[in-house]
Amino acid sequence: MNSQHTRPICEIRKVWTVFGSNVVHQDLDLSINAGEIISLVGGSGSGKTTLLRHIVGLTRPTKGEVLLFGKNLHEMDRVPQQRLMNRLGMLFQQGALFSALTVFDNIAFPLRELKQFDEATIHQLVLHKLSLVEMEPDTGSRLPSQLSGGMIKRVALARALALEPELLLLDEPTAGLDPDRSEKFVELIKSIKHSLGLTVIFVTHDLDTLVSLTDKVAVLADKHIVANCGLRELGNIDHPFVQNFFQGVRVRLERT
Ligand SMILES: Nc1ncnc2c1ncn2[C@@H]1O[C@H](COP(=O)(O)OP(=O)(O)OP(=O)(O)O)[C@@H](O)[C@H]1O
Repeated sequence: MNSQHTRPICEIRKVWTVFGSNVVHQDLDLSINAGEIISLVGGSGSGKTTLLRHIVGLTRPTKGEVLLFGKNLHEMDRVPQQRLMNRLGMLFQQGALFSALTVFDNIAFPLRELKQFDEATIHQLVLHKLSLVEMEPDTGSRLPSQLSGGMIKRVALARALALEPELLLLDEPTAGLDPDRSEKFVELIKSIKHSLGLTVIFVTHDLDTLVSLTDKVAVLADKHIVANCGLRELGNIDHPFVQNFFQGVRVRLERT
């Protein structure tokens, strides 16, 4: 096998995150291979969003390394760092669309920031991303306030995919959606993941989303990763949070 395929796309090594007296991550290690779809779970306040923010370069850990595509994101000059970050897409909780910009301009935003494409090309790329998330081209002229919760998620996903990332990070992708919309959004993520061959890391509290989307689960508890394995293997991990969590997972696995 080609060594590029076996190399982790993201490696977190001995990471500490400390806010004042609050130690959130302590000696945390996590490795994610290309092509995986992995969910990050843990109790409220255990540091999941903070870890995603380290991975996308928004914040820097107090100590330790975050390697993306084999490179230390936090020890690079701004230009190569930005180039590396362009290989990631992030879907934030609530979508985080720019409220004053239309759907079209929201999706075009990262493309325009690159300053590599003319407007005609940007137009084509935005329409392509809209179709990828199964939205009509005329939705492009709407403002975020004119969209339903499910549509906001789709537009935010289209924007996260604008630069054709290799790694997609999703923070609570189905939060705020009713079960029907949530299921449809999960199906959309799955089909995009398969058609684009992405690696996906997502945070969710929703066990239905987790069981439906994931290959692997990484459990954050006691300030570090206590399990990183397939869903069914969670049952073998002797940790109270994992055992408790696995009860909910097992019920859903039995239904599938
Ligand atoms: N910028 C910050 N300054 C100080 N403390 C912070 C900051 N960001 C996060 N924290 C703290 O870090 C801890 C982890 O927060 P984080 O949002 O990463 O948890 P989480 O696992 O995503 O939680 P939830 O599941 O409730 O969204 C919390 O105690 C939070 O208060």
